Amino acid sequence: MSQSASPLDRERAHLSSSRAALRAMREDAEALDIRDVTANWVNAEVLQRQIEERIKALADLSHTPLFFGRLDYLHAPGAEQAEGAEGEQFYIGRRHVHDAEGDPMVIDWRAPVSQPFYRASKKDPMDVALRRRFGYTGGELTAYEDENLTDPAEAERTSQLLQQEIERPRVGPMRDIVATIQPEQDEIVRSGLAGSVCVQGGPGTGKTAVGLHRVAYLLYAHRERLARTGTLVIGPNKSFLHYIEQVLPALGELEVKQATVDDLVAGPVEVRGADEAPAALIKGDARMAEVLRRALRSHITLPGEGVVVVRGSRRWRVASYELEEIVRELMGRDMRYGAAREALPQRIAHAVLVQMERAGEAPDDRVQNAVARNTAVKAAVKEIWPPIDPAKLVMRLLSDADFLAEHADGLLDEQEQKTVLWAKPARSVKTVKWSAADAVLIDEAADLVERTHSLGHVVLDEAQDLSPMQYRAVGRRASTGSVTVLGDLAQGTTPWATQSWAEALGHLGKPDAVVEELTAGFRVPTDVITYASRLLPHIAPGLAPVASVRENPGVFEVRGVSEDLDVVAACREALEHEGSIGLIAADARCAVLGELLTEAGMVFLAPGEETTAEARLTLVPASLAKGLEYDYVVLDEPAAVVSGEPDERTGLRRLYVALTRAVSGLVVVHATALPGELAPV
Ligand SMILES: Nc1ncnc2c1ncn2[C@@H]1O[C@H](COP(=O)(O)OP(=O)(O)OP(=O)(O)O)[C@@H](O)[C@H]1O
Repeated sequence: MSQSASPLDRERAHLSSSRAALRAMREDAEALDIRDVTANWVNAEVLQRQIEERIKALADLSHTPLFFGRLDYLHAPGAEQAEGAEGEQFYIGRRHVHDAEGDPMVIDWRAPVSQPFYRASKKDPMDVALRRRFGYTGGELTAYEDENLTDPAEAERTSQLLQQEIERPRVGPMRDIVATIQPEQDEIVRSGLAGSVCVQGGPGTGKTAVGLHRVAYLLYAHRERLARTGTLVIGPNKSFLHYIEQVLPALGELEVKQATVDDLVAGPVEVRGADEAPAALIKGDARMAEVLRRALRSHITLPGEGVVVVRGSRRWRVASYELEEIVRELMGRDMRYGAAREALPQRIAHAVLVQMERAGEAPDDRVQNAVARNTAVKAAVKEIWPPIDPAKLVMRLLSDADFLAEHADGLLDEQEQKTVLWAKPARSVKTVKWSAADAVLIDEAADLVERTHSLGHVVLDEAQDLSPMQYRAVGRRASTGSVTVLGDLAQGTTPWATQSWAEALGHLGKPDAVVEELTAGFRVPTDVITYASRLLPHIAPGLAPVASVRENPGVFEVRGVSEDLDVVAACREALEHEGSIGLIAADARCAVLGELLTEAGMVFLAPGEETTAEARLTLVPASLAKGLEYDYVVLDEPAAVVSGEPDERTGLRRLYVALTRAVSGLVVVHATALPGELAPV
C-alpha cells in the first residue's frame, strides 16, 4: 500500500490481510492429517474432535468484525521502558490471528496486552499512546476514532463509536459487548479464578454481560484447568438461557454448560407438583439442612453385639464395645455418610487382623479384604450403617410426623412442621408429586450421602431469587471452585428472595467473596429508569438508583385507556419502530391479550423465541420478563402485575422488573388506577 493511502484505507488493508491470514489458519487446520500420528482410534477420535472445534472457532463470522480496536504502545510490552525502546501496535479482536510467520495480526481481547484497551485512561495511560476504536457498517470498516492518551492537550471525551454501540437497537438474542466493556466491568471480568465475586447491580447495568465475558476470560486464562473441571452458567429459566446462549459461542467458547437450578437438582425424582408459598419457604430454609443431617444420621445404630468372623477352623470376635469405638470414630470424622459406610467393613476387618497378628498369624492385605467381604461383617455393616436412598429419606420426613418431629426438634416449631408435612403420606418415591423445593432437599440429602461433583467455576445469574437451600445446592457444585454471583436485591420476586448478599454468600459457602456494585445503566433510558426508580424506596430501601448512560432520551408514556383493544393498538404503534417489541402483562392477563392479538392478525412469540423481521412482537408474562430486554415495551396494567403476586412487596418488585426491560421506549397502558407507589417521590 502506498504511503499516500488514507489511514482508513490502511486499516481496511489490515482487515483484509487479517481475514486472509485467518482463512489460511483455517485451511491449515482442515488439512491436518492425523492418521499417521495417532496410535489408536480413541486418540484419533479425540484429536479429530479438537481439530473440528478449532476449525469451527476459526470461522470468519461476517457479522462480527475481526478486530474492533487498536493500541499503539509507547514501548514493546514487557520490554524495558528505556528511552528509545520501540513501541508496538496491536489490533484487538475476538480471537488471535497470526500470519504465515506466526506474527500476530489480531490479538485476543482477553490477552494481557489487550487490557489497556478497556482500562487505560488519560490519568493512567498504561504505556499506551493511542487507543483507536473502529466502526463497522454491515461488515465494512467505515470509521475510526482516536484517543491520544498521553497528549496533555487533548481533552477527555466520551467515544461516539462506543455511544453508538450502546444505543444500537436490539434484535434477537443477547450479543457480546466485547468491543465496549467498561473499566469497572472489566475489573470484574478479569478478576482471578481463585476468588469468588458477587455483583450487585440495578437493571441493565450489564451483570449478565459481565458474567458471560468473565467465563470467556477465565476459559482463556485457565483453559486447561477449566477444561478438566468444567464451567457452568446458571440462569432463572429456559427462556432466559435461550436468550443468552449465543454470547459465549460468539466469543469462541462452545463448551460452557447452561442450566437452571431446577435442572441442577433434577434426576433422582421427577418434579410434577408445586408447593404453597409457606411450605416452599420452610423447605428452602437452611434449617432444613440440619434436619436432613440429623435424620440421615439417625439411621446409624450402635451395635448391640459383636461380630464373629469364621475363617477356616478359627473364629474371631470383634466385641460390641470395639465396634462402637469404630463407629464413633467414623461419625466424628468429616466424612460423607456413604464414604464412612464404605470404610466400615475395612475398619472391622482391621480389628480382626490385629487379633490375628496377636495370635501369631501374618495376614496380608488380601486377608483383610476377604474379612471385609465376609458375610458376617457385611450383615453387621448393613445393620449399623444401612444404605440410604436420599429420596426415601425426604419422603419419610415429609410424610411421617413423628420422624419429622424427632429430627426437627428445636429447629422447626410445631406449626412449621405441620406446614411442610404432606396432607396424605406418600406410598412410594415414584408416585409422589415432588415439588421443586423437594428436589432441592433430595439433592442436599444426596450430598450428605455422597459428595457432589464440583466444577471449576460457576456463574449464578439472577441470584437474588434463590432460597438458602438452593444456594447450598449451587455452592456444593463449586465447593472446590469459585463462583460469580450476579443479582439485584430490588428484583427479588420469590418469597425467599435474599435480603443481603452476605447471607447469600454464606449459604453458598463463599463468605469471603468480594461484593462489587455496578450503577451505570446501559439498557434503560433516563426517563424510564427515573420512573421505575420511584419504586425503589418501597422494594429495596438503601439501594442506589441506576444512572443511565443512554443519550437517547427514549420514548416514555403513561397512557390511560378504556379497553383491552387499546393495548393491541399500543403494540401496533410500537411495531412502527425498528427492533424488538415486548408486550409485558400480568401472567393472568396473557391469555386474553394473546387472543386479541391473534384476532387482530398480529403474530407474536413467546419469551426466548428468536425475533425475526416478520415476528418482532413477544408476549411476555411478567413472571418471565426477568433478565430479558426489548427495544420497545408496552407494559399492560401495572396494578394487575402487582396484584398477581402473593404480597405487595413482591408485586412491586415484579413491576420494577417489568418497567426496566425497555431499551428505547416504554408505554405503560392502564385502565385501572396505577399503584400509588408510582407517584413521584
Ligand atoms: N459495556 C457495555 N457496552 C454496551 N452495551 C452494554 C454494556 N454493558 C451492558 N450492555 C448492554 O446493556 C444491556 C443490559 O445488560 P445485561 O442484561 O447484562 O444487564 P443486567 O444487569 O443483567 O440486567 P437485569 O438486571 O435487568 O437482568 C444489554 O443489552 C447489554 O448488552
